Amino acid sequence: MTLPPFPVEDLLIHHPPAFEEEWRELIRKLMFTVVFFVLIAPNFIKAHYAKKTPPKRRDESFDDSFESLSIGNGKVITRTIINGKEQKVVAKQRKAKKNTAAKEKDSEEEDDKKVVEVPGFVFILLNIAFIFTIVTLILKSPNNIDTARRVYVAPLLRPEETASIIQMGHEAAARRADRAKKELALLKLENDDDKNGAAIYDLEKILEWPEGYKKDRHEAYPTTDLNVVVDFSQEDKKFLKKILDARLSPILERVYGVTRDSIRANDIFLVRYDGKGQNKLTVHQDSSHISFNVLLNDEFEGGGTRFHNRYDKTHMDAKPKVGQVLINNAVVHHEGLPTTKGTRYILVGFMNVDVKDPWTRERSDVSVFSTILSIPWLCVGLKQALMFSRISSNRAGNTNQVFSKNFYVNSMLSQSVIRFAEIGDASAPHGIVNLVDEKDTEKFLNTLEEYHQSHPMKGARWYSGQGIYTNLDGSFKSYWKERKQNPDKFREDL
Ligand SMILES: O=C(O)CCC(=O)C(=O)O
Ligand SMILES: [Fe+2]
Repeated sequence: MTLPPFPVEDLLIHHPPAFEEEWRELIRKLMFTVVFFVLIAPNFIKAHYAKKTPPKRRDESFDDSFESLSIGNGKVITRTIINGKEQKVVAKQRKAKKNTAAKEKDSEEEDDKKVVEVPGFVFILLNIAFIFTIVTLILKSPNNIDTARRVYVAPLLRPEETASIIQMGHEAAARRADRAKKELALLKLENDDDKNGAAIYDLEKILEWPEGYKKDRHEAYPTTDLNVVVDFSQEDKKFLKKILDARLSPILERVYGVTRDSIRANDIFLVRYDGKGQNKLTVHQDSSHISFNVLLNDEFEGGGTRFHNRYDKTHMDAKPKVGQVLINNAVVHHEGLPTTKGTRYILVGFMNVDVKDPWTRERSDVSVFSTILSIPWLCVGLKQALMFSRISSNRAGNTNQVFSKNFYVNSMLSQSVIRFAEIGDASAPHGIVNLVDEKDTEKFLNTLEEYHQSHPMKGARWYSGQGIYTNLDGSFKSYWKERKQNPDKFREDL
């Protein structure tokens, strides 16, 4: 895998690992570990025990022995005792000599074999040490240390851009409210509550304060929000995409060591917290690999994002400046702290790293260390497997069954998700890391933009991959009816 150059490396005050070199180093260490534990250590142990074990004394009464007696005419009579029974063989002298030599050799080799007696527990310990070393090397690799539990802070938007995005949200909410009012009026005219009751309930929900915003997305942890793909205008999405391509793609590449063409947003949404409405989000982890969260304004009190460690129960709060983005591995437990006064706006994105492109099914260049050997991403994979397992269990006879309906398989998967998350929390240092000095914000953004203009590159998939589940074979299923109703909204080429 080759990552493109990061044009603002010299503006970083914290340098994430140089992944390609780190991975080569890790492969070298893993190879040395295998050679050491499979070839070197067992031979040392044998040599050690060979010295310690005294040569075995032969049992005189029940042992194989032989003696030769020359009887002239170039012939020899050989008397052999095998397990106490005497056998006599008459043979030509030369042959007999050969027989004698061969038997002496056999008997020496047998002695050698018998001499090295290594107690069984030594090899058990060796195997445990082998597995422990491999696991420790992987756990302490950059994907499980630097990128797993750290929250990175970087500049992303200029103040006027943050204000524009809030305005785009207001306009999108007003469009939704208008539509909802019209549809509601038509449904009410029909005067058929049995048929239209559910639809009327949904439309009235849209018209509740704050008007036009969604209040019931993200089932378990609903936020008051708008989805960029379906609710923003194509023009606004074009504006946003340019920023994300030029600025966020390279930051994500640099921090997570994955190329931008493997990154796919499965949701990008504008969230609002109001002192007198939905003002917080309780502790959760996101359903993706990587999350970003940009603060769009500061006319509020309270707020901020709290990140938790499940293992030692500590936490830390991120209070970014307007326009700064927080990026973190989605598996880190976090919450939106209560906004006590005013309105707090943030733009949030959930992103996946696809090992296979869901459309072409081609393998992306993602290193195995950033996928199954990275605990946070392994957790996401296990969660996905669990979800498939449950989907399969729900629909009897489902031909797409990926995992088992079996209760034990489901329990094992859900336990693994929890335990791996705890191992991740226990093994990696947590922290909030500022990537760029505030005074260099303009320079950082300008340089990224200039580089993007002079080296145009396809960005990540910001819109086309939203609202889908990828299957283990790389194919995908959609879970948003909007995808089918408005395929145009999911286009990347705006
Ligand atoms: O309010 C915040 O800063 C957290 C938002 C969040 O975690 C989410 O929307 O998933
Ligand atoms: Fe979240």
